[in-house]
Amino acid sequence: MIFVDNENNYDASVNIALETYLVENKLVDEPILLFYINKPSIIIGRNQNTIEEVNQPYLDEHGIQVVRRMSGGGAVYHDLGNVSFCFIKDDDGSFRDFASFTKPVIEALHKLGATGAELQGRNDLLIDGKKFSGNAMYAKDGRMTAHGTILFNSDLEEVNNALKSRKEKIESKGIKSIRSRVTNIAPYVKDEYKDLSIEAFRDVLLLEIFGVASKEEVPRYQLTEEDWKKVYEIREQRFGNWDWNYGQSPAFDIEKSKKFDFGLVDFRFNVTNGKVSSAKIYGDFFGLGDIKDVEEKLVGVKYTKEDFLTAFDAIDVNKYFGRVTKEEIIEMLFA
Ligand SMILES: Nc1ncnc2c1ncn2[C@@H]1O[C@H](COP(=O)(O)OC(=O)CCCC[C@@H]2CCSS2)[C@@H](O)[C@H]1O
Repeated sequence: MIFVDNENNYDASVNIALETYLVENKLVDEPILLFYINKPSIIIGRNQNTIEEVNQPYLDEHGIQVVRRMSGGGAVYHDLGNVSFCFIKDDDGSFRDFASFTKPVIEALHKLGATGAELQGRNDLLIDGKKFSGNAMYAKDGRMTAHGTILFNSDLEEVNNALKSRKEKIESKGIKSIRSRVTNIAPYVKDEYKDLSIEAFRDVLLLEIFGVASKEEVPRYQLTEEDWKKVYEIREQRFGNWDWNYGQSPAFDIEKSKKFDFGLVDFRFNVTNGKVSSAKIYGDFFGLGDIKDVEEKLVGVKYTKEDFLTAFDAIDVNKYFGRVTKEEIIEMLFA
């Protein structure tokens, strides 16, 4: 494994652009470990409808930025008390479960004294029954990133202030969101680590994961000026862009949504002369494929159970929706 230093960038759109650049360009043969710490921001899931997830007036008032990431799953809050880790590597199929990639992080946290830290639920790391880390994955063209957050000493009030509350969501949509109880990990680590700055905590994690005693011993790839130029291009085109982060939410004729154990799935269709003229799929489910492929495949399909069954036969449901099945999708659309 090799470490890539993000050189003290605290802007979420830069950091997510850097992560994406490292996924899309294989700079080194070994797996990469990247950390980042972001100024107050909401990092929204790849397929989520931003306006339904965030408390926009609050974000405006407090200068909290929204950045849409490449991976599926739900919306999380980042601030200078939260550190994110990313394992970026070739996607050989072996690393696609939450248990494999969170293991080194859990082991490191155990060594630091947070012995109760464990993987639970679909993608959460919990301690004392409370969530301190959310995890997700993204794969494209044989490369992948498996990443997660760690709430070290974040302002937990802000998590609820910045994200739309469950109550609001139920009122507006009849959908339950996963609003887990969250905690910081700082109170659980040994005394010597409790009051570390977030950067020092990140460095301790780095040493633990690499199993070395000093930062100098950590093998690293130094980003070049050319690399950074490309990172800023990606940021310009995608992650610093309103269209990407919020996108349009046009009116749809039909909306069908359901909350499964493995996430919310929300279909929107425009239907013209009985056929789907446009489709949009939102949600916080975990699939590794680009949901756009599915949206495109549904255009032109007659809005009937039979025709949808046929259309879905040609779709690798697991690739796009994770553990939600074809039968469950047809059931929610046509029950
Ligand atoms: N920073 C942070 N860490 C852990 N849990 C959080 C955080 N912010 C919010 N939450 C809680 O998780 C749920 C959403 O859980 P849910 O399971 O829906 O989504 C996730 O966990 C996604 C994790 C994405 C990780 C990426 C890694 C690098 S960039 S972001 C939210 O409603 C809060 O209750």
